[in-house]
Amino acid sequence: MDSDLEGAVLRLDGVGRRYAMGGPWVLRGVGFGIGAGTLVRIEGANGTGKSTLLRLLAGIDAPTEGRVAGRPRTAYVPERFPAALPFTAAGYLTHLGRVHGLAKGAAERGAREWLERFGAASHAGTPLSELSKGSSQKVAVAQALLAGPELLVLDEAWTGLDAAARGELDRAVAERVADGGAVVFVDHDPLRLPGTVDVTYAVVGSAVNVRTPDGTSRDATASEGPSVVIEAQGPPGAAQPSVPGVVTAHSSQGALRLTVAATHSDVALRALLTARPPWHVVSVSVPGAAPGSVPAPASAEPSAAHPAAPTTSEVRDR
Ligand SMILES: Nc1ncnc2c1ncn2[C@@H]1O[C@H](COP(=O)(O)OP(=O)(O)OP(=O)(O)O)[C@@H](O)[C@H]1O
Repeated sequence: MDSDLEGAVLRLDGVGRRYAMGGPWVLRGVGFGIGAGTLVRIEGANGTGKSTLLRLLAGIDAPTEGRVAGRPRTAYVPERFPAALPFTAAGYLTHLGRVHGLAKGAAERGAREWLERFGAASHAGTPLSELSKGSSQKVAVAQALLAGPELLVLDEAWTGLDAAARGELDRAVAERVADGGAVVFVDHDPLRLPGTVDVTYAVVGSAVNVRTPDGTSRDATASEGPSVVIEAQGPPGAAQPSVPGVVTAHSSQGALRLTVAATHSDVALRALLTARPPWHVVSVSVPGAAPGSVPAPASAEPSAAHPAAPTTSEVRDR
């Protein structure tokens, strides 16, 4: 096993992803591991990068920077299933079972069993292109489950399933985890799989934070070290820029209060000040320290709050 994995089946290290050179970073500085036998929820507002993160975890996309260590046997249910493939439902599942390394007989048996479990046995001989959306989603889920993956990645996999099939997927996830597999999922229902999730990560800005039980979040990559609080005001209607190293983020009516790891304060300030249009940095402070010593950021090229500043400040930019 890769020594960098530190016991995880897969680990992201300094991972960043953007879709165009010079374009905005969807994810930046992301680092966390996925443990065997754990159920992991990923959450975040629309368009923040949840699917991007899942594709990186599933290995069907590669980071622009950083690395993904480890590649367990992985199966993935995408947000949109490519239903136009030239197979019947059973033919497709058998084919996928073979791709995942099952012998022909085992793949055929698995295909039958999973279609049965999801109440879609009568569609075994139906071409994928003729399946209803719900039946097509059952096939999408079955293809991921049939080879017993070590890492199962589910992007809104419950969407489109009927109640019985949703319950069956809940059971299949519990079986995978009990069997030592890791399952990572995104779902719009905050009550999906209640009480069984081991860890929740929230995509906030371009960072991925650990969501703690009290509902706050802290940077999954940041150490427990010192932090800096940045208050900024956005131009009317501006989207929150991607800011690395965010531990917690609160925004209201264009006002943003970020706690960032002190190690990331320079880069966080730069991200705000060089956003297009730029954000107005209202104050920078070190929690728990006396006012007075954090240097003010310049408006374009910030020297930034000194991460290790022994005292604090409320500093206005100019
Ligand atoms: N293949 C791609 N090419 C270019 N931009 C992309 C691509 N995939 C995603 N994006 C952009 O990356 C950002 C994050 O998208 P992503 O789908 O990962 O977010 P999400 O949190 O899963 O969204 P949703 O909640 O709507 O499913 C969006 O701005 C999106 O437009």
